[in-house]
Amino acid sequence: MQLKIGKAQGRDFSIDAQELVTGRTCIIAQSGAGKSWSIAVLCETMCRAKIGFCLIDTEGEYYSLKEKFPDILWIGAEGADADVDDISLDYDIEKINIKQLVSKAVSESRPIIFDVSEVDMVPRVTRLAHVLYDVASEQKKPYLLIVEEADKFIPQSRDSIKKIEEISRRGRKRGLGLLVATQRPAIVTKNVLSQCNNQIIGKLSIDNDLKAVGIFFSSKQEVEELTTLNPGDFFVMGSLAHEKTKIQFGKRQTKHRGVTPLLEEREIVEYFEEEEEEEEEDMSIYEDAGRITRPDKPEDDEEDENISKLPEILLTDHPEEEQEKNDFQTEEENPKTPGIKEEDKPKPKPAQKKAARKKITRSTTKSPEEAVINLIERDEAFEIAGTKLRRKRFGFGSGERLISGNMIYIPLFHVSVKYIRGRFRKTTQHTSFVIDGVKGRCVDTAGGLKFRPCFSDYIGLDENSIKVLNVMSFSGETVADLEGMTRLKQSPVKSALSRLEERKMVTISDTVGESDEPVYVPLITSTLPKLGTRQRNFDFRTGTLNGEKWDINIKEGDIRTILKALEPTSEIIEFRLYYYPLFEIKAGSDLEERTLYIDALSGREVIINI
Ligand SMILES: Nc1ncnc2c1ncn2[C@@H]1O[C@H](COP(=O)(O)OP(=O)(O)OP(=O)(O)O)[C@@H](O)[C@H]1O
Repeated sequence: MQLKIGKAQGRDFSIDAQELVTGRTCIIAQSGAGKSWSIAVLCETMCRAKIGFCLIDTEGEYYSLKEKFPDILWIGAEGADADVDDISLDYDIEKINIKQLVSKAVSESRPIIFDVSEVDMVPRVTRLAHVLYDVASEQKKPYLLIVEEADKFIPQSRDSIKKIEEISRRGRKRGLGLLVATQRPAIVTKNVLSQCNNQIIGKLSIDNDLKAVGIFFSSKQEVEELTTLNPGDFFVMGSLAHEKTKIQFGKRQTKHRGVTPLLEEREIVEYFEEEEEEEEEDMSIYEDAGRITRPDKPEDDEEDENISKLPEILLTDHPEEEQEKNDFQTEEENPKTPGIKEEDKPKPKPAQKKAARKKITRSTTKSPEEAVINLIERDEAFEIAGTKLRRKRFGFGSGERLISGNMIYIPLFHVSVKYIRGRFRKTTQHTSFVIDGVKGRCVDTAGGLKFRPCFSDYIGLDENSIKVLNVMSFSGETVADLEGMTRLKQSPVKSALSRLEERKMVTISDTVGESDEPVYVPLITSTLPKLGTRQRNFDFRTGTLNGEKWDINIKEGDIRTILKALEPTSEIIEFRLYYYPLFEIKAGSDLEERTLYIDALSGREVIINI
């Protein structure tokens, strides 16, 4: 029997029903890539073909299948259906005789939705796996166990439900097939993944996950293609199809409950006056304009090795290797500026650094706050950190080992701004960007957090001081130069300079002319970016923060003042706080201790300098 599940190159695409129901299949794709949708399509197709299955529903999102297929038995905790119209729970998970029910369902090929979204999942699923295995051994009828979010139940690093592993090895002979779905193949036990002779693989981006599915592809190029897939696009491989095929899963017959809540629609450009057009540059807020030319830290694109034993990682001495950047180290962000010798360049005074250090505090949250949900688990972060240490990139002596690893959240603000642009034809433009709430640096969230100085040096200054500081260069300017550059009058320039001098942000480096006009140079390294039109979305899945976090030092008013100095018409229309998870991994030897930060979504190392 063939089951039609979607389209490949415009044509209907079907898979082998026998292989799906009694074989071992994995569905792998990152969040939002269409796993739940695809599983629902498979379930709808099986319902139509009267094939029995039991779906472990961790999010309470599959009950809608009952809209069209009332035969399905929905088992869950009472209350799980509180906000569901027309569809009601069939059995209370706390009260059922699971053996009896499963036995009946298998014998009648009736589908079950085993909704564990409201209960302690692992014990329930362990019991279910035992019961299913026993029933299958007795009845030997084709029946499929579907495990959503398999990393919760059969993780690589912690205790995996052994019965599910057994089903993957010995279920087929009993007619009991297994379909496991995960967004994190790197952390699902290889005991099961290696048993999957069928694979349905969609979009992936995390390096470790791409590596984990590499075994199913014949070239690196094919694996790379996974990063470009759209939601609903999957490669179907193994015995399900004649050959590896890229497909788009078909439409659902029932409502999809796993939809992402959508942002409100916003108008992006409104035209004010239809007059002469002005040439506009599309400079992004991320494109630094002047003084600073610091390149991004190169990404660590070396291959990660697999390390199974942690944290016992010992290093040898490598004193010649680069020492890790110290926290609060601002000099190293200082680029080599053309036209000024390194030794002539004024250095920030230690007092400045001390002041900054005092501000950085952390606390443990008490009230519910919005936090991005981590994709990397602690053990995996340890593994990544261990690999880095083993490569001796941070070597500072033998006997170094991983000491601790905890999740810590960094506050990030998603800032949306509107402003008016154009001298003749005025248009309202929008731009949005992400800054960190500790120092006010611009943050790039794609593929692991990266920070740029951006607003950080300008926080807490008044508008005129910001204007003056922003136009200054290391070759130095007189008051008259600054008047011209900022279009401010002499007295506001002078008072701005004296405030900046007080804060040790500018200094006099020389004098010129007969009247010994002072020449001012900045003591900070970065200039502000230009306002652009690029919009940075912040579309991560969020939940409630629960753990340690850095305290917020940045206020909306600080950013508003800077934006006004950059562009007087600018207006902040959103200033939304999110907490972003990192793993703080401490490593050390008897002599020294150091901290590595691992992005809890991408698994990349983050140079945070807080
Ligand atoms: N085959 C498809 N056809 C049309 N839209 C799709 C398809 N697959 C996915 N989508 C769209 O992508 C969205 C995300 O899909 P889905 O909820 O299945 O992702 P997911 O991988 O299960 O994510 P998560 O792991 O976060 O639950 C859906 O709400 C739907 O809008």
